Amino acid sequence: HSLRNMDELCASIVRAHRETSQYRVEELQVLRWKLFSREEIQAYQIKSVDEMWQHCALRLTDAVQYVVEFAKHIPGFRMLTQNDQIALLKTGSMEVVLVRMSRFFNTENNTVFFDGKFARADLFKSLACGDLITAVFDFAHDMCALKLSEHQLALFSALVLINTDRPCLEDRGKVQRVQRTVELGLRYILQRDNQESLMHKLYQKMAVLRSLCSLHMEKLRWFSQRYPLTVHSLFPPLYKELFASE
Ligand SMILES: CCS(=O)(=O)c1ccc(CC(=O)Nc2ccc(-c3ccc(CC(C)C)c(C#N)c3)c(C(F)(F)F)c2)cc1
Repeated sequence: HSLRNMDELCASIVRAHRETSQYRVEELQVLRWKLFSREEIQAYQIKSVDEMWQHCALRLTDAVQYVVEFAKHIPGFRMLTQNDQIALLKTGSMEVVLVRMSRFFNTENNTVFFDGKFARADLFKSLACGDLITAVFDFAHDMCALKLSEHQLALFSALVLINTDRPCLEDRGKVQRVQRTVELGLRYILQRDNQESLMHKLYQKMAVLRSLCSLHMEKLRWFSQRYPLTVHSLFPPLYKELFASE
């Protein structure tokens, strides 16, 4: 890969990241202190388990749709087989949502952007998934501590998505070539920023993401056993397609 190609690759992934982010960081900077009132928090907390799950599934699906668009703009992603594209999105889209979510985390009051304002973890009490929410908030907090630039975050998001150790890939070789290119792009950006030491930290974050997403799937299996009709008839089709069908 000549340097020029590297620049072009990174530029196209950063552009894709920018164009498929529902909110830009600067937009949310002004919202940082827009917190839910006590009454609004109580309104969430008195929701039933299935109501709150349905609400969050809708919010997550909105965010996932932007990640699907992002994936389509990653050079090489569209050359993969349809099934491989779906397989990567099934496991990677939630991970990229959580990476992006970390940009909208306020470490001063431990709040994350949700439903238009910034929410603390206790807002999600009625989900009965305290351990998952705590893990999501801890992840967002730890990602903030890395202070990634938007460029670094864009390349990291692409690498999270193009991940060959996903099960049941048809053409692993092809996915490996795309993954290696994206990995070179991330290393190139980190070298340019003189922050190569971030690479191993980002690999550690990928391991945390994987455990977070398997916890999400485990909770979803528990929930869909208890509320099969809610999942079947009230959850967004994309959420079911990506997270509920084995
Ligand atoms: C990704 C595109 S973007 O423009 O960067 C963007 C676009 C929109 C947003 C706002 C946003 O949707 N935040 C939000 C959504 C859902 C959830 C959430 C809710 C519940 C659960 C538990 C599970 C049982 C369903 C999980 C999990 N796992 C995640 C959260 C937060 F994690 F905080 F709880 C925040 C943020 C960035």
